[in-house]
Amino acid sequence: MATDVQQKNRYSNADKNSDYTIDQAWDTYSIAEHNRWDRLFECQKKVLPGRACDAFLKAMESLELSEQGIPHMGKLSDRLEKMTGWSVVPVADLVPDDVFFDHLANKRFPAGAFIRPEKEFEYLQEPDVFHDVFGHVPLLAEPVFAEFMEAYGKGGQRALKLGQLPNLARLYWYTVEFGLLQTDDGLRIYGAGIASSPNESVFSLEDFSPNRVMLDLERVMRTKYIIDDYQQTYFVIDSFETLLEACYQDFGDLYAATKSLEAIEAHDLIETDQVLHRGTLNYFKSKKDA
Ligand SMILES: C[C@H](O)[C@H](O)C1=Nc2c(nc(N)[nH]c2=O)NC1
Ligand SMILES: [Fe+3]
Repeated sequence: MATDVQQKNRYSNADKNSDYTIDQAWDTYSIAEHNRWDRLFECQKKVLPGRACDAFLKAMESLELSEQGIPHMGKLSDRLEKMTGWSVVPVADLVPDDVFFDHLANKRFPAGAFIRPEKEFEYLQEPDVFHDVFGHVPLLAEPVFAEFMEAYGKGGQRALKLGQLPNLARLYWYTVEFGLLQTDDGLRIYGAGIASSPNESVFSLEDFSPNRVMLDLERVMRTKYIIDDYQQTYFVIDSFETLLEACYQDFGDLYAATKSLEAIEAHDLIETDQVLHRGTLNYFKSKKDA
């Protein structure tokens, strides 16, 4: 997910194609960079069983993400294309919104080629190869979710024309990045921002601080979000089908409705919420007082 803080990385000066894609130059990754991927992967391999949704865990295997070192995006795309027709294209860093939506609308996921520096092992703000490939790619192997991402890309292009990007960015944030799924065995993670973060994988499901609320499109499009810490509210869907169906309605009325209504604070609950867990917000209060 884009934030305006963009540190330079070793790909930042790479030759860019008109669609901002670059050569991943896979053979230029150092042992240290591959080793950093492996340690991040080991962390998530321990924390995600019983926490990530089945589709995510299944795709980690079928996409052979467990192989040693940073994946070669070309070889990974060969496997993914056979499943849902999607591919993973290397980019140096954040791409402009219109470019991002165009890639998604054409079933290409732009993935940052750089891996986070050691000092940001636990947490970094902009999307690196671990966040983008480990966090986002598995669910692109799930046909319904993959169709949703394509629809989101097309919806994004329309939203840009209508000047409604903030609303759609909120939908992306609270689903693709920080979404939870309700299953018969309880809540499970599908958001890439959570699935690629060892600590938020636990916090999002087990901490008493955050709210957990059933997703409502209009409500989410009015809700502000936190970019530099854990989420204060997590939105829950009951199936990827629900998410996809929701996106096949005309967003025009939604945009009109949200335009006249004030934004909702990230930690607030509203009377129409279907609340699964009313958060204590203690984590955030403690941060504020700190
Ligand atoms: C548009 C979308 O909501 C968001 O602003 C963007 N995300 C990304 C982006 N670029 C990259 N590489 N990765 C993202 O996640 N550009 C824009
Ligand atoms: Fe992301």
